[in-house]
Amino acid sequence: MAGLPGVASGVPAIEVSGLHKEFRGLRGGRRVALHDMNMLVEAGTVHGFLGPNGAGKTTTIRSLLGLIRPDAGEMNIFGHEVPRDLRSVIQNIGTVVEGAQFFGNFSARRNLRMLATLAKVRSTRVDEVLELVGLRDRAGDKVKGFSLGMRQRLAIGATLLKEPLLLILDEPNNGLDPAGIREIRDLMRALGDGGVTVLLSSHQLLEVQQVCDSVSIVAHGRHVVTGPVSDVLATAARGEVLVRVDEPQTAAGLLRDAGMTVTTRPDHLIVTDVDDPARITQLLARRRLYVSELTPLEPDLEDVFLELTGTAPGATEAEGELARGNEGLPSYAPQHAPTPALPGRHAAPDEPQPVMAGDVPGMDLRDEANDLLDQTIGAPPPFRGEA
Ligand SMILES: Nc1ncnc2c1ncn2[C@@H]1O[C@H](COP(=O)(O)OP(=O)(O)OP(=O)(O)O)[C@@H](O)[C@H]1O
Repeated sequence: MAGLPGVASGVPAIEVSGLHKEFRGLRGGRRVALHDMNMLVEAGTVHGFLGPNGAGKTTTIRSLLGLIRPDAGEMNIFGHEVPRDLRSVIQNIGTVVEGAQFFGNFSARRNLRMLATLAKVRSTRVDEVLELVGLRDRAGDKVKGFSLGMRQRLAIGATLLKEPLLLILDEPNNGLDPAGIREIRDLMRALGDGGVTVLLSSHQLLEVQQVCDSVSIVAHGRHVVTGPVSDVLATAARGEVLVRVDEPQTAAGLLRDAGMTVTTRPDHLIVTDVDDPARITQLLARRRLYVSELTPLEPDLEDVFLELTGTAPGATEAEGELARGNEGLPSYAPQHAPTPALPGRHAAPDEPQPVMAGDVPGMDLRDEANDLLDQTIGAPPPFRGEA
């Protein structure tokens, strides 16, 4: 937590509680994007933010960064209430906005040097960052010759210049090929190992399983489950064991007689709710049926994701319809006190209010927050052609 005055150790990097956001449709209807969204990201972890399309990931991230104003809920970043205190923490947040652009005819190093100068970052940081994002060997090459993955790493590098404690990435793998995805994955892990907290919004279950320490799964604008990846996986563990044995039909009968649940497959058996797999071998060996394979089946995040998001209650997809309540939530979903209103929203009229661009119809929602973000690093220069 060094570098963030006033933040005690043990303070979560991100806390979101009871976040609610409705968007107004063109015909006056409403679309509920967030319905009682909750999230907890411990400092120093790589946290996956996983959910199907339209689950509310981007809306949550945009709310955290002050880009849109939620209707209700509380958000804290490193213990600072946002958006009210966003200015106090924005220096410590790095985020890659979609389509970060660079001067194509300048080298990676020159692009970063310009940004470092604008942001008053020490110049030696540029080569440190190039090393961090794995571009040291390509530092002198023109950016226009970079692959999408390299550009994405450079964009992340740009945000690392100011040494953020928290990096928020919304689908950083969009449009990348498998090699690019792997590059970003390795970078995320390296940053996490270096103590940076990373919030990684993603559709890619395998990526989250491989990279993240913990995960929040969301669906229909609601939090479904949060925890260390291993714990979340354990929620789906059903003690399944794959058994390969001669005479599978006879073996299945014996195991069923012993009270086990058995599914027969063409060349093996799946035995469910097995506390001790050794019991299977013992039971079968007594009848001279010898097991050639006994493999406990680990659930993967895809199983959990499909199970949890498939059973989560759905908010409306159609404009004009309001989200339903909490009925039917899986029992492991946290129950929360009634959603508090965002502090400041009902304050006296003369009390200073956080300026939210969303307050002004037709105005670019991002003005205020982008100004804040730009102050921290300087806006990236536009991409200047392929001359
Ligand atoms: N500006 C907006 N106006 C109206 N509806 C919106 C707006 N932004 C988001 N929504 C709606 O809110 C819901 C949540 O969208 P959001 O982009 O947060 O989901 P997401 O989880 O990030 O999805 P994806 O993975 O597809 O990006 C969706 O139904 C979306 O259509």
